[in-house]
Amino acid sequence: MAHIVLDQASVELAVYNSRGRALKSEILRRTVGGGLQNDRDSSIQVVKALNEVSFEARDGDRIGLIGGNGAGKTTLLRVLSRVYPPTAGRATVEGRVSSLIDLSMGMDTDATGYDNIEMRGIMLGLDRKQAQAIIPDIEEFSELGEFLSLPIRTYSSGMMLRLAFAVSTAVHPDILILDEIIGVGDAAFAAKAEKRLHSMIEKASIMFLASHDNKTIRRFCTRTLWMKSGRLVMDGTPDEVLSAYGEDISR
Ligand SMILES: Nc1ncnc2c1ncn2[C@@H]1O[C@H](COP(=O)(O)OP(=O)(O)OP(=O)(O)O)[C@@H](O)[C@H]1O
Repeated sequence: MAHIVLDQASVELAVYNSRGRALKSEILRRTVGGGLQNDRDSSIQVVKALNEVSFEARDGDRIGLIGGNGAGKTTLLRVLSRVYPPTAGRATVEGRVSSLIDLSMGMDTDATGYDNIEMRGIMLGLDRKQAQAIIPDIEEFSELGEFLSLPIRTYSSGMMLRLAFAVSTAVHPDILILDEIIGVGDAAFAAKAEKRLHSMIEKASIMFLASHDNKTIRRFCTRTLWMKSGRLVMDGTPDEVLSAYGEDISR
């Protein structure tokens, strides 16, 4: 049903034009986790946010991603979400992907809540009819009532998040991509959101979850990948990988 193969996949991201910026360049070199390097003509500074990463994921895999700030976790999730194509190597992602990393991506602030449900639904891989069919579920879950008929620029940030979360979780994917398990909205809504997320995790064939919290990784994952400076340094069970990572950061 779902299958992922990364073969020596790399992603290089341009940071800025570096000519005459020696101090900034040195500061960046020291602070970014990804390997910072110059391209061939030395005019553009690039970060190798992902560096020759290879692995395979199959049905049933619940994969945790760990690593320090700037290690490449979000970049890897964006490759799996088909937001970034690899700049070298290959990434094959088979199955419908739903990513909760860029929740409001593709939403138009001048359009109404209803129009945004349809647009975002289509972005998540539905056709127009299927996108319209998820509306009753979103009306009920988001509790936004009459606001759904108004442009979303009139929403508070909490209301916006409710809508974005409701739409992104209305479609059951084969591959589910998460960056931390975040609380959404006030306490009552957060409890409802957590329940909906857990059911989504159970139903997905493959799940990826980037987290800095060991407890979360142990609770939801059966396998863990440790990223460092854009490279995959270890792939194993949560216990063995978290223990090696713990030793590495305490050194
Ligand atoms: N849009 C971008 N443009 C340029 N460089 C970027 C961009 N996004 C990320 N990077 C760089 O790529 C590297 C990997 O970043 P990434 O966000 O994937 O790390 P991360 O492991 O998710 O970190 P964190 O735990 O802090 O979220 C970093 O060096 C970062 O500075």
